Amino acid sequence: MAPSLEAPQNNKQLEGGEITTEDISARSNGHEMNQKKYRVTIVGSGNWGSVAAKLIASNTLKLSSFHDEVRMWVFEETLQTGEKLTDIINQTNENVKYLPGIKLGKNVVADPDLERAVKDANMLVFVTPHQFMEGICKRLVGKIKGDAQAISLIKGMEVKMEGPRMISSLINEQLGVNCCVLMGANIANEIAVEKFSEATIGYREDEEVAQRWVRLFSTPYFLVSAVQDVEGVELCGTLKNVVAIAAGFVDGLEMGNNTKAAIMRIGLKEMKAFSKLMFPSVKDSTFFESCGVADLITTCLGGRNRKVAEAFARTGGKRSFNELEAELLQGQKLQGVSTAREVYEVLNQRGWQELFPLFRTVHEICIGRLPPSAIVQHSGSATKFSVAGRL
Ligand SMILES: NC(=O)c1ccc[n+]([C@@H]2O[C@H](COP(=O)([O-])OP(=O)(O)OC[C@H]3O[C@@H](n4cnc5c(N)ncnc54)[C@H](O)[C@@H]3O)[C@@H](O)[C@H]2O)c1
Ligand SMILES: O=P(O)(O)OC[C@H](O)CO
Repeated sequence: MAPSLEAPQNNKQLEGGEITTEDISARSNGHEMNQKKYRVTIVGSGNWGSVAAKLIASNTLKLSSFHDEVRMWVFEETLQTGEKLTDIINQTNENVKYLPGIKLGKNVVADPDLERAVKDANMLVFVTPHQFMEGICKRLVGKIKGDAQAISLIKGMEVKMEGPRMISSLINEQLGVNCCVLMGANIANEIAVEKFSEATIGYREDEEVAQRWVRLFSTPYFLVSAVQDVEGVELCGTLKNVVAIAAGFVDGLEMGNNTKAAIMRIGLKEMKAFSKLMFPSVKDSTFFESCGVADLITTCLGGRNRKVAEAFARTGGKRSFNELEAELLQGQKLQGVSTAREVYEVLNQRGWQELFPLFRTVHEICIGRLPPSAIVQHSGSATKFSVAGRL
């Protein structure tokens, strides 16, 4: 049973320099203590989910419009010691499996019961590997509060016969909640030790809600800005994982920095072209935010997708991604291989195969149809014919 945290006497600051409409109305009515307070639940507790918990928990303690307690749903696991992961997190304040050595904040409460974890929350943060979200949403239908707002930190999409659907749309359509996204150059382990980075929130219409999310996540070492382009931000975060796989192949083949830079450039062009074909409303400027070029760079230099793809290329494709993922990531999950397959399905469905040689080739290498070296031969046609560049 997950413990419950009583909020201590509230002497938190009203939100300092960034006064919200909610604060102004509370102050002018002379009852600051009666302003609406938001309750946050994080759905997910992997590497990034745990860092998100740390960021948020440090802010809910400080900001008057949030309850102190941050509930974190944990996909329950039994550790090698025989103990439950949830119990250990609550005893030690540390996610010993996915973020060892980092204190999350005493106001983080791990909860293995999904329905109980979300039932009182009006700010829901979704941060699981994307392949689990359909099942999670099914379990949550009718279980969340009517006034809930959501944000997705999940880099991925799903593809069905009817076509592709972004994870924020899945959440929005299945649960009937407005869903923003947060993406950026955010390797979780670096943010966990408070190294400076930036992130981008994408929102649809309600800027006030977006600014509430900005306040919930921002710290002096984690600078967050908001742009009105949900699809652009989410597609940047999603598609960069495919380019990261390509960058890993280049590293595994020891092709050097120029080749890797070329792959990143071609990848960025395909990301932009694909995003705009899917959603013509996507803004060019989004690709210059943290979620765009910055995330592409960090993921191609230091991400998990790159790391496992490098190992795959070094074995000449003889060991599977599943095997390498299990060996190298200890329970953490890759998004790039499944996203490459999902993008490939979209290319097939829409007849776009010729337009995206890099995306297409990444998938064909992942499934063993082509050798890792094909990444340069095939993606090179993007330079030769400048296909994605014409879009
Ligand atoms: N780790 C990063 O640096 C980072 C940074 C930015 C964004 N992201 C994105 O955040 C999302 C979550 O990644 P992460 O790094 O927090 O997770 P992770 O890869 O570290 O961990 C995997 C998680 O999946 C859970 N899980 C395993 N089986 C499950 C099941 N059947 N149902 C539900 N959950 C299950 C595990 O308990 C664990 O919490 C991904 O979309 C990822 O791309 C990750
Ligand atoms: O480790 P990766 O490859 O999943 O990338 C992590 C983050 O998405 C980088 O922003």
